[in-house]
Amino acid sequence: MVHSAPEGGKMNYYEVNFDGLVGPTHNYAGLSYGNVASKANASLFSNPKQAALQGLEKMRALSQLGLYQGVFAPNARPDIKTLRALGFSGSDSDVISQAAKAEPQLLKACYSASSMWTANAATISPSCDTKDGKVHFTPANLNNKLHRAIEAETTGRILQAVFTDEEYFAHHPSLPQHSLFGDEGAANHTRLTDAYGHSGLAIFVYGEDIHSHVKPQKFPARQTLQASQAVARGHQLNPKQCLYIQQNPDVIDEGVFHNDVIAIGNENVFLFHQKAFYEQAAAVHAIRQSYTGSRPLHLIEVSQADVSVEDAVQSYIFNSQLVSLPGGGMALIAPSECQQVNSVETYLSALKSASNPVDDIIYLDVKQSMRNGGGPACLRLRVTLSEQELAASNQSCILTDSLYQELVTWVSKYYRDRLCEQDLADPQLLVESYTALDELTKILSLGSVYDFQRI
Ligand SMILES: N=C(N)NCCC[C@H](NC(=O)CCC(=O)O)C(=O)O
Repeated sequence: MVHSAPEGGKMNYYEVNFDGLVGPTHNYAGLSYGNVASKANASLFSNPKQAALQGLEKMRALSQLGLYQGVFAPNARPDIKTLRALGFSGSDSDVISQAAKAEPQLLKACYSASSMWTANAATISPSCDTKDGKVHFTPANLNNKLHRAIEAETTGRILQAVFTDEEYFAHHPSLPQHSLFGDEGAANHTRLTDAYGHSGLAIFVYGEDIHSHVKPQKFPARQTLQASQAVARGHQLNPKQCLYIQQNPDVIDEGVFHNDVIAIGNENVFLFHQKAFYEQAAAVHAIRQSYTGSRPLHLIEVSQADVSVEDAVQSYIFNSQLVSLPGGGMALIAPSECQQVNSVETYLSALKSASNPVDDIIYLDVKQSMRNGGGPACLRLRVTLSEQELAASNQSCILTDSLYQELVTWVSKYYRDRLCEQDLADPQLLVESYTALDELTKILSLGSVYDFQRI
């Protein structure tokens, strides 16, 4: 895999995408009210093996573009600790069978592989934006959904096992588990900047300000202004370089449950839908005013006439990854569903030929994840790192050809190719999952990050 050589003497910065490895219990459980794909596909059989291989293929594709690619371990499921906290007892197998009979909904929540969507794992601020010059991490509390709120603790431990060096990395606890501080992490955070290593404008998009009446009527707003402000404070960001923008509550009601379903930014490019924000003209004006980079800012607004919100939600066009290529220019890594929605395909080919930094559109198949409402951008956590910070990170989590091969072999050995709700009652699934994950922590040199390894 080719990576660009550092330029003479200058410290290089990279955006490293840490993709969530899909866990062995990936299934469709209809757990996310407000996420239309999750509800629509609740009764489907899943294929965990295919899901994990699709994810690995995506990681390999990005690595082959010359980008640094990280691998982020999943949470361990089923979450026996939570089931025990909810009163189920006895052996692990007893806990599973009691929960399957009495509270199948809770069992499903504790079996979800939702930690794969690492855009929701944490908010990250690069060292060039923070007062103490360290990279700051706050795991998201994911307070709005039970199956996701139980991710925060283990995710925090994995972050600490990947970014261990205290000289470079500052880890915060997740925000208090209360709806006032509903935090969904990087999915609602965009950084606009001249170049990765320059300080940037941190745009925090929130669904709801707890003190305002402007809110969606049907579906929940998962990110609050109060949470975004708390994260920005903790990360020691310069208040002048933070912008808080409210998501349009009407589009949340159309299934846009995170900002990354309606907008995407990278360096000096921001691509967003005409209906993305509340009082959009003022929001766009504020972005333009607050951007301090010297390279021109490309604000690309996609009109409702070109791509309707409905088509955007169906295709997940805005859940593409926009990446800067080592040789210059940018590529949009789009889900292959975009090729099936006419308006979107037409728009993307026009975007590619128009005068802007987006030179290429690359379509990838992540269908197993898409059926639960997770596109390419949901599957990755962006971490901007200097060369030194990258060297100080856990190298076993950076994708190489041999790590890719090792993980494909590992998935092929342990993963099932079919799962449905009834299978969750099978105690053998727990054994398979924990055995696989125990081995994974060795492959990725993570130590004992899982509860089942710590008792
Ligand atoms: N847009 C971003 N960044 N992330 C997508 C997250 C999808 C996830 N789906 C789920 O959790 C569905 C699980 C289920 O129903 O089985 C969610 O709604 O939180």
